[in-house]
Amino acid sequence: MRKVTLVLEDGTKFHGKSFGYDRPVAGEVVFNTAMMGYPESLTDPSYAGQLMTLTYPLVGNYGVPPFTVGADGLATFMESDRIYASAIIVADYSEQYSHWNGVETLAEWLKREHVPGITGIDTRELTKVLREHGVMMGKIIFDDEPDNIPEADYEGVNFVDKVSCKEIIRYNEGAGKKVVLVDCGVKNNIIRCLVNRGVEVIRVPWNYDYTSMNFDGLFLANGPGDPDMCEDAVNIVRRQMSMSAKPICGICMGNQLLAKAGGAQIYKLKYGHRSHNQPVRMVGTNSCYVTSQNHGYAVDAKTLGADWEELFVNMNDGSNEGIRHKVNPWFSSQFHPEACSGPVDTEFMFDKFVETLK
Ligand SMILES: NC(=O)CC[C@H](N)C(=O)O
Repeated sequence: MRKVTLVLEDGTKFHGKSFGYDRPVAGEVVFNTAMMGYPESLTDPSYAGQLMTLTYPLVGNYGVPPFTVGADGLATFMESDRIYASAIIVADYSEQYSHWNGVETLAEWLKREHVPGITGIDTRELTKVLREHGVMMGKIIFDDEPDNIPEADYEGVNFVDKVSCKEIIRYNEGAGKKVVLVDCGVKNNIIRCLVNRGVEVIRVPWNYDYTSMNFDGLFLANGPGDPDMCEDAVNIVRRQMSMSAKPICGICMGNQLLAKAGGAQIYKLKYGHRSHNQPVRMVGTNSCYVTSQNHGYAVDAKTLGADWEELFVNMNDGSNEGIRHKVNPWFSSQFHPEACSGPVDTEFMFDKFVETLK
């Protein structure tokens, strides 16, 4: 195992060892406090451009599931067809694994996909630094190699364009109600949750103009990076809203794009929400849900247009967790009702959306 140093933008250094693919890398350093779910998180396209730190200390002990493909054409156990995070940072990598579904070690997978992984890092201390300072750019460099990689950019990069599909993909063709799914970097379980509810899914590139297509509802998916890079998608949503009151639902980046289409502004959170236990409250009720999240930006609820209202708020920091239109069936969540990984308590969001199609 080669020695590595993680160097943060402010000069803070953490020393560890490489267990993944040996390659220096730069990106935005973020932390996730979930206790499991590394196969799902690594393959979540929303982590593109980021070095993912896990605070749970033991990682790798349940191995990696196989890349089998189900009848729906999607990877059965993964959220996309490859790793999108730029690297994984852990405290204590376990080469030994045991799980009914494990077929290889995390190190084998990372090496095959050319993704760096580092261990021996005090990830809880690193997380304290990120919480104090806010997320920072960082680099993983090899101690026996000169630092020859450029700084990376995160803000101002259109990551959605890098990860979105390039042409239309259909699922469950002929099933009945048709849903256009705007692929900003969609997780497989969003598609599964729609397909399992008996609708046809027409997955389109993030900047595709679907307004003249024949469909019953619009779904805006999750995706990486700064939502302000996705003006093209926002303009198309706005045009769709001006043309008809067809149902619209959004998740995470989808919440941000819907809010922007409704006139609201987005800001960057100090260190984001990435975990399985983010508490949210449904506005106007005492119903609270434990949710799975992965985002760095948030909707500034004060800037929502008069036709919109908050649907959910985060009980830790009061930030927006969802919006809805006061008249039309247009609503979205900042959290992930599809989970994968994490609690599935909010899957009712998909039920509500499919009900509104009828
Ligand atoms: N998971 C997502 O869709 C993330 C949305 C956006 N990239 C953010 O970080 O806020």
